[in-house]
Amino acid sequence: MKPVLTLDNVKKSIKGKSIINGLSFTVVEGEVFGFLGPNGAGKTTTIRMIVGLMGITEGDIVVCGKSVKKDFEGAVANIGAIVENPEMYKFLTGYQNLHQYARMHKGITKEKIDEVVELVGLTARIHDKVKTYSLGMRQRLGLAQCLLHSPKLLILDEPTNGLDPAGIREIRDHLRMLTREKGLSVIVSSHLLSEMEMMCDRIAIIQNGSLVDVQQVRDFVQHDQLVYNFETGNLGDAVVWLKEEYNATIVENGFTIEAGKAEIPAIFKKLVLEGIDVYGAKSVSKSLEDRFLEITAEKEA
Ligand SMILES: Nc1ncnc2c1ncn2[C@@H]1O[C@H](COP(=O)(O)OP(=O)(O)OP(=O)(O)O)[C@@H](O)[C@H]1O
Repeated sequence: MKPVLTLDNVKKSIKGKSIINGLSFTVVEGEVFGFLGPNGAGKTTTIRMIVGLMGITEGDIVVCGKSVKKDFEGAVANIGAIVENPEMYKFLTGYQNLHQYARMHKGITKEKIDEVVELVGLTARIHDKVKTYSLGMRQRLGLAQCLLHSPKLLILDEPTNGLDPAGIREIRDHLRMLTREKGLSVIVSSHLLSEMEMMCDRIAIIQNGSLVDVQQVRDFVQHDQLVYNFETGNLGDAVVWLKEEYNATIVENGFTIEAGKAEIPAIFKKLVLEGIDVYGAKSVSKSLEDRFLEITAEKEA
């Protein structure tokens, strides 16, 4: 897989205070890379360094083979970014906005404008005024704008902010299509973990300016220890040993435990021996949110 972005031991200090402490990772062609971290972890600072809004104190960032430090213009030519809410002229049409943007940047043809409008699914409404657009349509227009100069890497900070579930799905589907069909790479930062789980191929977790973990989403959420939910009748005295031996959590219709698969038959047998009705048991894999909270809490401890 071709690397599109590489951070090599990147450090950032502001007024003598270390904010980013040697961050290294690579984003490859065609992947959606999620950037997660608690408030103040350093996500925005890192993104601002990648797009050149902030200087790099130490280390380097390379975009499509071009160093942000040595060849800033070459590097950022490959980036399309929505870092803050995209500013659009509301009294102009979507098309006029894109045309206005194209006039300020060299080499963007009318054909290119039509292509990106089609890509983000705004063809039917592109000649309507932006003030008549829904928030989701405005986000898609923002996406269209940052695709105009054919970037290889998209950087989106909270792209689904303020969108309803349908709008969120719309943006997610578009990002998937751009990566799968156009080979774009996307870095996305969001606090909506269920959203990140559905949207990303890989996730990096940063905390206190350092990389804590980077993995495929499926490896984050699949874990040897699964959470099992047992649906049972009255547990009676079994509550005691379930809590003592398995650290069970008693819920309305039974209990949940965290256990390895091999332990489950023994629990069934014991429940049956104790005369407890068992209606069913199912494993629920941990969500990205569970794993994120575990990982960041371990690190904090
Ligand atoms: N210009 C600045 N001057 C001083 N400190 C700063 C500056 N910019 C950021 N910081 C500090 O750097 C740390 C990282 O901030 P950053 O905004 O990158 O975090 P974040 O992960 O994006 O957080 P959030 O999820 O809250 O947006 C914070 O402690 C913040 O206070």
